[in-house]
Amino acid sequence: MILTVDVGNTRIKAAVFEGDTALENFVFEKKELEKKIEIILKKFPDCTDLVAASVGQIEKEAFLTFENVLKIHFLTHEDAFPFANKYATPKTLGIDRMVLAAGAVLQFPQKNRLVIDAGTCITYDFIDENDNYLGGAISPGLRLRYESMHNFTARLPLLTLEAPVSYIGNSTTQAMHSGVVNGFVYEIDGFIDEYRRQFSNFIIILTGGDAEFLAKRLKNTIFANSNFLLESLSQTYQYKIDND
Ligand SMILES: Nc1ncnc2c1ncn2[C@@H]1O[C@H](COP(=O)(O)OP(=O)(O)O)[C@@H](O)[C@H]1O
Ligand SMILES: CC(C)(COP(=O)(O)O)[C@@H](O)C(=O)NCCC(=O)O
Ligand SMILES: [K+]
Repeated sequence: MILTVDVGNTRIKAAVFEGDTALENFVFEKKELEKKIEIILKKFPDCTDLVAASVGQIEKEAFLTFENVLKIHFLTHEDAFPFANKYATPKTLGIDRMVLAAGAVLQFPQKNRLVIDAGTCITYDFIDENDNYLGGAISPGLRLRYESMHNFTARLPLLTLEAPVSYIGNSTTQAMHSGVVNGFVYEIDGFIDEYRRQFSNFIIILTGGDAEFLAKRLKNTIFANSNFLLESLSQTYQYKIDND
């Protein structure tokens, strides 16, 4: 049994895996890390390994208190990944994006793949059928759009996500919901259309905290898999063990 931990910029997601099956999922804040892991391990005492990837402000040291009960693996760029990294700055590529790309390659062999992770930021990652990681895009996520409009203006309120009533927002709040949500949806559909012009065939994986909200609003039909990063962590770890 392995415990996978994904430290994002907004929150931490974790899951216990038995083979390929996620037995239970957990979501918590950075400050709760130690306490939550203790609770998870009490509930799943058969966990033997912990595999973590972090793009947030949590480093390997945070997990070392559990070293005497679990084998800890904190993924880094030095690990084995099942693709050729063609990013011009491979060392600055987010470890979460590397794990997503690894999961896409391992779950969908010999296909062009586009991974869209709608988290704090939206990340787009393209891995071609020859397993070359080509790159993609980074843009502000849904909540970040609401927060940055509030933080960088004098008059815009801080709103929480709401589906807009119409494209033509008839009030400040409706205009903001229209701008954030419709802008978000148009951006993603626009990126997908652009990739289609370049690659006739590819599969799309949509994940992240806003994936489900998004999936039903896109012109392109895509199924959301909110668990894709955690699944990919488990598979990347297995790949590392097999290739060590
Ligand atoms: N309880 C929640 N707390 C924070 N964000 C949430 C919550 N539920 C849904 N979200 C949405 O999830 C997005 C963050 O996604 P997530 O995948 O958790 O980010 P990250 O992996 O970067 O930490 C935000 O844009 C927000 O709209
Ligand atoms: C782009 C990100 C901030 C996304 O983080 P997230 O939204 O998953 O919290 C993260 O992948 C990151 O810090 N990347 C480093 C830059 C890069 O990937 O090129
Ligand atoms: K992301």
